Amino acid sequence: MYYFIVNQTSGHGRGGRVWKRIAAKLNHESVPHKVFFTEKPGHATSIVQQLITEYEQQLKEEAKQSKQANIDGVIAVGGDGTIQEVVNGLIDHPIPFGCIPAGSGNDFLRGLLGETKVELALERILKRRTHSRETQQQRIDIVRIGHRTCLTVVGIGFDGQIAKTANESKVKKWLNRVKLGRLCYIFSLLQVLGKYQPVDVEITIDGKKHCFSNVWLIAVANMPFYAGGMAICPQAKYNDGRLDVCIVHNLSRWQLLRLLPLVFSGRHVSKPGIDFYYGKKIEVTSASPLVVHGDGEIVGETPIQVSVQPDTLQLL
Ligand SMILES: Nc1ncnc2c1ncn2[C@@H]1O[C@H](COP(=O)(O)OP(=O)(O)OP(=O)(O)O)[C@@H](O)[C@H]1O
Repeated sequence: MYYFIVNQTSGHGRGGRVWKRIAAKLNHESVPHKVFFTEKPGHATSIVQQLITEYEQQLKEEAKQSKQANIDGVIAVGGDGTIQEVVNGLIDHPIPFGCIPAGSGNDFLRGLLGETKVELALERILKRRTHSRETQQQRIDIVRIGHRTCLTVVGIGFDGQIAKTANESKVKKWLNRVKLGRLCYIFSLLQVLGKYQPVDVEITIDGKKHCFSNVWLIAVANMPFYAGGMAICPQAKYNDGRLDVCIVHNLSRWQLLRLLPLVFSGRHVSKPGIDFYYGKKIEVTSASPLVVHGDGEIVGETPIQVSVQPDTLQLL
């Protein structure tokens, strides 16, 4: 049985429309499935936790009757926020995970498959269904921030503040309604760019301390992309057991603004003011608290510890 967790509000309503296409295909191919629709932030995690509790209960009962209960996979239909919530419910359980892109950014799928087409993602899931368990297994690294799990990029400082400003924006809902949600991020970026004060930061990577002055942002990446296709750490790989760290520092506001478009193609990497490091455990402390986002969702503020947990999430 495949369980689909659908956020109909993701991608400014795209989630609902994508699900209709998926449901038609699943019914056409007689794929056994059940669907749950999220009703509020955090709901996807509790749906998955509930599902697992019931499944474990069922396993105990069916073991007595030597039958077999089965979850063939849990599949998120939504954007990176929904994916993160589903994975947070699944983690530490050996249940395969899949996703269908229906958000506005879809950076997880972009990093995994190099593109974000709904049909391609579904085809991958359905193809794997007909393969043996062994060939189905692809495990990827995840990022841990305390008990929380992220998959793509953890952003600290400037971009954390942009995510916070955008999420709190009063016009966001209205812009979403008229399908101009991305404008909200541009407004937020310009708003934060005008006010943000870079700070001094201490970063400890696998026990080695590095000090930087006038830091705009630190990105800790398991996958290359964030913010809808910005290749902040183009070399990041989800199965190399390490995290890529990009530090942007000692730039004027104007220099930063000129650098931003280059990030989409990863051409920022060789520019002055950009440094890269690699490691398994990254600790960040700063002169004043900095906002931290993971996969675009606010996850806390500095001081913070981010680490990689290799080969953890089993993909469909
Ligand atoms: N029924 C709902 N109503 C409102 N918000 C919801 C609902 N269900 C889930 N959410 C929240 O919607 C938020 C955004 O979802 P998601 O990240 O999947 O879409 P997105 O922001 O459009 O895509 P992306 O992150 O790829 O840009 C998540 O934080 C999630 O908690």
